[in-house]
Amino acid sequence: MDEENQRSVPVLPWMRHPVDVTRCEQLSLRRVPFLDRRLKSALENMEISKLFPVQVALWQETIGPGNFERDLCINSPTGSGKTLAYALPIVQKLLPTSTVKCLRALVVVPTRDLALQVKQVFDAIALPLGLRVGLAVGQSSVADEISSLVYLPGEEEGVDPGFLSPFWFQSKVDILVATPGRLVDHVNLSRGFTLKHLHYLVVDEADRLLREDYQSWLPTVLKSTQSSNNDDGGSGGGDDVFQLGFPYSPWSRRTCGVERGSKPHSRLAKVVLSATLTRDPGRLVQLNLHHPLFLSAGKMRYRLPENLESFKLICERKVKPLYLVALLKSLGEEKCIVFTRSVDSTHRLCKLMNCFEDLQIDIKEYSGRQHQRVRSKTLNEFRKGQFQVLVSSDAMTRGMDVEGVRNVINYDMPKYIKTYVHRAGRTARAGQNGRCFTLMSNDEVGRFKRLMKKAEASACLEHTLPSHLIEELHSTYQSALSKLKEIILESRRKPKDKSCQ
Ligand SMILES: Nc1ncnc2c1ncn2[C@@H]1O[C@H](COP(=O)(O)OP(=O)(O)OP(=O)(O)O)[C@@H](O)[C@H]1O
Repeated sequence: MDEENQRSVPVLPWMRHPVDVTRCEQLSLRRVPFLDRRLKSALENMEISKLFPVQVALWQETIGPGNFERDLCINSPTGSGKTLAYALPIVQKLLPTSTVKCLRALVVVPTRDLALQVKQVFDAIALPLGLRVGLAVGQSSVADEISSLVYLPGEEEGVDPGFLSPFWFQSKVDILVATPGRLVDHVNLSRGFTLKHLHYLVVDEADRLLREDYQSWLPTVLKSTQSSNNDDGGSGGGDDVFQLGFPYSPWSRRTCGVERGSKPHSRLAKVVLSATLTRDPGRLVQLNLHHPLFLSAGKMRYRLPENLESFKLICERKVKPLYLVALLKSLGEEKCIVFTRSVDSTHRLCKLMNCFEDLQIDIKEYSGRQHQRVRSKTLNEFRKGQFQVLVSSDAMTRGMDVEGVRNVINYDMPKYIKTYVHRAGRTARAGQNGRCFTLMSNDEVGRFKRLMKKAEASACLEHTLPSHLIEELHSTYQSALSKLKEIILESRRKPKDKSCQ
């Protein structure tokens, strides 16, 4: 059963009283304590002038008085800036870098496109500071990929190629962004790849990553980091930091209760995030969290972005494509993502839309049935504004950040509120305005209402389309259906023809 529908899920004690992220104010960069000057200018180059609340909260728990002494679990809405929230303190903590590079921070995300996006954020702030970021996502062969991550024996000038030394398997990167499957490949197969020096582990889109096994990636990673996974005489300094004080301080200082030992390296610190973080003890326990601290925006697990407007659009099932076209026309040239229930529906709908004559809206498909190369190309074109409407299935869109998406359309109503949150969250990001329309038939209205009740800030109005727009489209819709029928028949005939030859 989905966790959402379980009536009485036991909640772990540390999850019962979260730190409320919404109590944090945005903070201008010049007021962020201890922010490295080079990091500040990297942020300014990204046109970032202040930190968002979740970023302030994490800074406080990592660089501020919290000093990374507890593992952190964050539940914060889509588009609230979670990527920078963990990237910033990690980059600051990895400074100053020693002369010998080793892999000290690992970020695991569920999809390749998301990994590329996260790497870009790290690149923007880490490269100017001399830190290197790698990618392990299976874009190339294991052998090619490892050569971008590790100096192999003989690769460096002057090194005897026959002489193997652990030093010559030196890492080329300080930070690695990876998808779980390829990460496990490297752990198991790649000589010279090690997680032994890891200080920071980030699990982004955690509920998705913990739900699926992906070759037992989590136990594999935790086992590989074991030698650094003990408490130690960490950097301490919490007292000094606290005495210097934060300009905002919604919370009193917590005692951390971290044991100290004699290991020369610090405990593996974990940061676990999602916009819909799981509360399932069975899943969270796999992470082996150390004295975890729960940070959450608002009281409910599901919360929609502040500037999102939700609308329902009621129509009969058989004319849904017509209503979708009418809606897209009424939205003018605004960038939209249309979600369907499956990869097959995505494909069919996209085909049908392209059969509408005089539509003058460029529409492309993005789904798990496509080759990764095609998908990434489509996403890049959508980012650059080369076409206006992306029709997508759910699996691929978690965490995707595409500038300028003003509308999300649920062509098929989502089954779970979690799905609604992630779909709707492709718009109204970073405080921008956005709208989410859900198409439904009359008999689905009750279910939709019940679904939306599960989320905070989920008021939903009915949206109606001008009747003349609907009328005008009827005949075009009929010819689009006939055209699509022909295309399907043609494609079915083709293999038969071949066998007759
Ligand atoms: N401090 C900031 N100032 C301005 N823009 C920011 C700031 N922090 C992040 N952003 C922008 O906000 C957008 C959303 O950030 P991000 O992708 O990290 O959100 P998220 O919380 O991870 O969302 P999701 O849950 O959907 O993955 C990005 O375009 C990012 O560049």
